[in-house]
Amino acid sequence: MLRVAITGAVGRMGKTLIETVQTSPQMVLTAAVDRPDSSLIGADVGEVVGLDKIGIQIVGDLTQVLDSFDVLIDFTHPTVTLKNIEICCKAKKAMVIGTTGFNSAERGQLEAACNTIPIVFAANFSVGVNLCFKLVETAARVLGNDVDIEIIEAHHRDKVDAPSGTALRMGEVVADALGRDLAKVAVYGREGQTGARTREAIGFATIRAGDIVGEHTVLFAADGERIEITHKASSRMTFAKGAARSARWVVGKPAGLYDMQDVLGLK
Ligand SMILES: NC(=O)C1=CN([C@@H]2O[C@H](COP(=O)(O)OP(=O)(O)OC[C@H]3O[C@@H](n4cnc5c(N)ncnc54)[C@H](OP(=O)(O)O)[C@@H]3O)[C@@H](O)[C@H]2O)C=CC1
Ligand SMILES: O=C(O)C1=N[C@H](C(=O)O)C[C@H](O)C1
Repeated sequence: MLRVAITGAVGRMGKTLIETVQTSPQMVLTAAVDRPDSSLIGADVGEVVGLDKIGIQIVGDLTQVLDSFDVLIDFTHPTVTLKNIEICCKAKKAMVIGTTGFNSAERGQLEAACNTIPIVFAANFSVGVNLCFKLVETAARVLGNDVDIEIIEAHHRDKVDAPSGTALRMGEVVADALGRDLAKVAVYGREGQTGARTREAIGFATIRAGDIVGEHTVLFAADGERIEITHKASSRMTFAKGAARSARWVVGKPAGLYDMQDVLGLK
């Protein structure tokens, strides 16, 4: 039985991950961590997330439960994830990371940790989105420089980073396929006298509203026709199932940086 710890346990993804792990016959939740000053520290995590009591109390410090798990699933915040990476490196524990919003220095720290432990890191754990990455790559290669490419994403009102990690990954896939440097060609939102767009630009537009789980469109617009590749998530369960699958896959792998494409065998 794979022993799983979850950080951000009472967050939107944490709750969904706990339900997913608890209903998986190959996995058992053995630790649940949330912020140290949470009023829920000490409470039974099953009850807190709306299931029956499961006998696992929420703790505020990952180091207290280090002996209890084989793999940590972390969907929190970049600063929290980086602290957890440090702890997991010392204890040689595998990780699955879904947190988005890392800046380039933070991303460098995450990548450095992969010399010590195996980490599956993906901006999106849905199988459908990972298929879309492939479709987007193919579309970019076929349509090449004859189209304008824009990426539109929509999420719930409480999302704290923009553009979404998935939108940025889609931008990287397009840029790589076309030999462009995303840092040079990305345009994040437009306002005022912007001038005409260049062909090379990869535009990003962000919507934050209501309870939208996550929607992404890559638009390839030519003169006379356009192609739109769209993914719409209607439940966080799709991300949680992918993360649980990644947790089963990563334990026992050599130290390294992996993503959902590795887990799905799409590389
Ligand atoms: N890769 C993927 O497939 C997906 C990625 N995500 C990403 O996952 C991340 C989390 O999203 P979501 O669940 O919606 O966010 P939430 O804010 O709902 O959850 C984050 C949780 O982490 C808790 N937390 C804060 N500080 C600590 C700490 N020091 N130790 C442990 N836990 C802490 C928060 O507590 P508090 O609220 O009190 O601060 C909260 O419970 C985001 O970066 C999001 O973009 C989301 C969905 C899918
Ligand atoms: O914060 C979210 O909710 C999500 N975040 C991820 C992202 O930033 O791409 C994945 C998913 O779209 C939901």
